[in-house]
Amino acid sequence: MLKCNPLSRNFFKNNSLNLFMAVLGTSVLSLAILSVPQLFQILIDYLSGSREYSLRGIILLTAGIFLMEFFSAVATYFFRTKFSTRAVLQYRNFACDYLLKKKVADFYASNSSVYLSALSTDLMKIKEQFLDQIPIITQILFCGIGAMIVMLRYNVFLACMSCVLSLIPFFAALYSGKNMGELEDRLSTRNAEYLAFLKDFSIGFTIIKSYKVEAIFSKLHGAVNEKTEETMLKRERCVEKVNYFAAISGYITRLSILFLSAYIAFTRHSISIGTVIAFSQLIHYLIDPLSSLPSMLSEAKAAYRLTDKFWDTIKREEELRKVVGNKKALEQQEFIEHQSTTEHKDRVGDKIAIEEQSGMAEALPSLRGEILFNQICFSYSEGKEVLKGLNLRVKEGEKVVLLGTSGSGKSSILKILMSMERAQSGTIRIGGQDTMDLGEDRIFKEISYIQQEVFIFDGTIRENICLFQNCREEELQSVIERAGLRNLVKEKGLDYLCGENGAALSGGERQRISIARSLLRKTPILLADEITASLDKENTYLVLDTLLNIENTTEILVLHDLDSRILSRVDRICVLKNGKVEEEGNFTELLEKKGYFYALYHVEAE
Ligand SMILES: Nc1ncnc2c1ncn2[C@@H]1O[C@H](COP(=O)(O)OP(=O)(O)OP(=O)(O)O)[C@@H](O)[C@H]1O
Repeated sequence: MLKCNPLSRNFFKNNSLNLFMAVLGTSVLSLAILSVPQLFQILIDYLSGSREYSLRGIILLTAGIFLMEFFSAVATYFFRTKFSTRAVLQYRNFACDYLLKKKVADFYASNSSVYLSALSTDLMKIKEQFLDQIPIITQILFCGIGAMIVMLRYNVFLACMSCVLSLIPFFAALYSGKNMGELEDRLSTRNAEYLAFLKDFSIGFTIIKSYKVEAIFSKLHGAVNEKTEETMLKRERCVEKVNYFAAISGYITRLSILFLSAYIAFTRHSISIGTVIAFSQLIHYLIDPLSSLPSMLSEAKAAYRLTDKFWDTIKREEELRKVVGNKKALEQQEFIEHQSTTEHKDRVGDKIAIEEQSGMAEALPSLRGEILFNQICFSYSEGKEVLKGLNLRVKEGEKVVLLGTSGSGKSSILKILMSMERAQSGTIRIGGQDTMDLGEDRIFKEISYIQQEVFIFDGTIRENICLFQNCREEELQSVIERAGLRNLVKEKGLDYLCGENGAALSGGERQRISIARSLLRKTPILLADEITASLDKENTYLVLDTLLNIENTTEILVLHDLDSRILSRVDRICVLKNGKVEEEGNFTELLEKKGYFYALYHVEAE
C-alpha cells in the first residue's frame, strides 16, 4: 500500500477527481479493447458460414466499439495529463514553500544540487514512471481480469492453461527487475552530483578560463560524467533485461496457447476457428499485464521512492540540526547555571516575557538597544576555538568597525549574531533580549546583513532593490539617492535588466543595489561583512560613506581596507586577536596607544 509523505500528498490534493476520471476512462477503454478479439471471433465465424450473427449487427457492434474506444481514449488522455501536471505543480509549490520556511543553516546543510535534481530530473521521472502510469496500470489490470473472464466464457480448460502459462513471463519479469529500485536511487544521487558539478562549472567559468585549467576541468567532468552514465547504463540494461525476458517468455506462452487452441479446434471441434483467433488475441491481455506489471510496478515504486528520499533529506537536516542544537543548548544551559543566580533569574524572567509575547512577532516593537556579546566561546569543530570568551558591547546607534587578521573570527561574530551559527557558550543580547529566544525569523526581520557575495536576481534594477515587492516610489527614489545609484538609474533606467547574478552590472553597482535593498528595509541594526572587498579605493569609500550616513541605525562593519577617511568617522574600532577583542577605541585613541591596531594599520599602509 502506498504510504504518502507530506510532499507526495500534494500529488493527490484537489486532484482526486482528475485521477478518478482518468481511471474511469482507462476502464472503459479496456472494455473497448477487450471487445475487439470478440468482434474478430464473430466476424470470422460469420465469414466461415455461421448464421448466428447478422452483418448489420456486426457493423453496429464495430461502430459502437470504435466510438467507445475513441471517446474513452480522449477522456483518458485529457484527465491523465491534467492529473499529472497538477500533481507536479502542487508538489513543486509545496517543496518550494517548505524550503522557504527552512532556517538558513538547514537549507545550506545540503548541497543545493540535491534540491535542483529532486525538483527537476527526479520529479520528471516520478511523473513519467509513477503519475502517468497510474491509469495505465489500471488499464492493464482491467484488461487482464476482463480477458480472463472472456476466456473462461469461451473454454475453461484453455483459460486455465493460459493462466498457468502466463505465470512464466510474470516470474521472469519479477526476477529480472529486482534491482530496479536500488538502481533508480543510485541514479538520482549521481544526477545530483552531476548537477553540482555543472553549477560549479558555470559559476566558476571565468576562473577556469583565467587560470587556464580547462584540461583539468575537462578531466573532472569526464569522471563525473562517466560515473553518471555508468549508473544510467546499468539502469538501462536492467530495463532491457526485463523487457527481453518478458518478450521471450511471452512469445513462448503465446505460441503454446495458439497450438493448444488450434489442436482442440481441429481435433475435438469443441471451439470454433473464430474462438482460436479470439484466444490468440486475448492471451496478449493476460500475458502483457503479468509480464509488464512487475517491471512497471517496480519502476513506479522506485520513482515514488524518490519523493521519500527527498523528503527524508530535507527533514533529516532539520532533525540533525535539532539534535545538535539541543546539545549545544544543553551545554549552554549548563554554562549559564554556573553563572550567578541573579543573572539566571533575570534570564528566566526575560524568557517568560518573550514567551508571553510569542505568536505576536508582527506586533512586536523593533529591536532597539545595545548589542551585548557576553563570554562567547565558539568553534566550528572540536578543538579549534575561533572565539574564546569574547566580550563586546555595541551601543544603540553606534557605528562600530571590527578588524583583525584573516581568520580571526570577524565573520563568525556576525553569523552568531544572525543565529546562523550557535555559540557553544555565552550569550548575545539585543536590548536585553537573548538572541536564542528571539529566533531566526525575528532576527532576520530586524537586522540587515550585507555580505561580500551580493546576489543579484535575473531581473530589473527595481525588482532587485524591492525584491519583487511593491514599494512606494518616494521611498525607492530616496534609497536610490542614498545608496549612490542615481547615475546608474539615470543612465539605464529602473527597468534595466541586471542579467544572471548581475552580469550586466559592475561590482560597485551590485554592491550598491544590495545596500539600497537594506536601506529600504529600515532595520534598526545593520551588519556588513567585508562588502567592499572587490571594489577599488574610491568606490570603497563611497559605499562605506553611504552606510555611515544612515541615521538611527546600529552598525557593525567588518572591514579589510584600513582607510583613515572611514576609520576616523566611526564611533569605535574593535580589534580581534586570539578569539577576543584585543583593543578598542576610536581611531585617534588607538593610534596614540601604539598597540596592536597601530601595528596592523602601519603594516597595511606599507
Ligand atoms: N563554515 C565553516 N566551517 C569550518 N570552519 C570555518 C567555517 N567558516 C570559517 N571557518 C574557520 O573559522 C575561522 C574564522 O573564520 P572567519 O570567517 O570568522 O574569519 P574572518 O576573521 O572573517 O576571516 P577573513 O578576514 O579572512 O574573512 C577561520 O579559521 C576559518 O577557517
